[in-house]
Amino acid sequence: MVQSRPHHAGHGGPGAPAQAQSRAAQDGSVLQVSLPQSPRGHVAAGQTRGDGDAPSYDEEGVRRAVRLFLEAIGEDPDREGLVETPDRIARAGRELFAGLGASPEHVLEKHFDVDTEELVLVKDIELYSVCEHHLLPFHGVAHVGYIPAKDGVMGLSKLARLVEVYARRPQVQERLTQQVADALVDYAGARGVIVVTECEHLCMSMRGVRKSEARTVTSAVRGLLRNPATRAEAMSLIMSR
Ligand SMILES: Nc1nc2c(ncn2[C@@H]2O[C@H](COP(=O)(O)OP(=O)(O)OP(=O)(O)O)[C@@H](O)[C@H]2O)c(=O)[nH]1
Ligand SMILES: [Zn+2]
Repeated sequence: MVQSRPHHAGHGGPGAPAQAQSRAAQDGSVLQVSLPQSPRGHVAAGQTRGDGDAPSYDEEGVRRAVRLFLEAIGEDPDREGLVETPDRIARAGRELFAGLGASPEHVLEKHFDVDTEELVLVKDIELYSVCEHHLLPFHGVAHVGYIPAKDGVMGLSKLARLVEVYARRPQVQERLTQQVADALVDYAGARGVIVVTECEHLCMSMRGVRKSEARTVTSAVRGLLRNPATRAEAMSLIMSR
């Protein structure tokens, strides 16, 4: 049976409907493992969110800014190849930053009536984001595991959609990882969460220090997954290929 979940934490109200487009969770692999029974755990979120309360996207403002930018780098924004570029970037930006107007609460509100205390892990969720320092892409994968709330499990695609909500905005990788973990606790009542992201940052490869092989790994662990044995088991599943 499909149900709508009452909100577990009220960060920022219901927010706007999710606009972020996402790949389905079938992009990743799904694993289930047995875990030791342990008392219900909850770790409060420490992150700011502001989900769903972003100002509306100003396409005309982006167009004007891109034109100015092109002029500032010494280009002619009216030459044939560039004349449509401000408009293209304005349209692309709506997609790339759709997470600013999306609500994680909305993504996670539906659940299925299955009582399980086992880890559900979706691996290798493709991830594209933009670093807030240089507005250059960083990309890689997210592995998202959680121990469901007593009132049910989520559709697997919702884990990938949740990653999209937080990836499609100016970000730092650490915050992205933490926000996904916190949302699963706050809005889905997950009893435990582990999120690991592995990304390459183009600001480190195509400019600056120019290290194209460097990959950054960040993790966030909440609730029952903080138990060392459980965490180690989840990590070994995440790292296994
Ligand atoms: N912690 C963290 N740092 C990031 C992320 N994305 C980019 N950065 C870093 O942000 C830092 C910004 O450093 P600054 O010294 O302010 O800027 P910069 O002079 O352009 O730095 P360089 O990249 O070293 O040339 C750089 O070290 C980037 O590698 C991220 O997701 N997390
Ligand atoms: Zn950067």
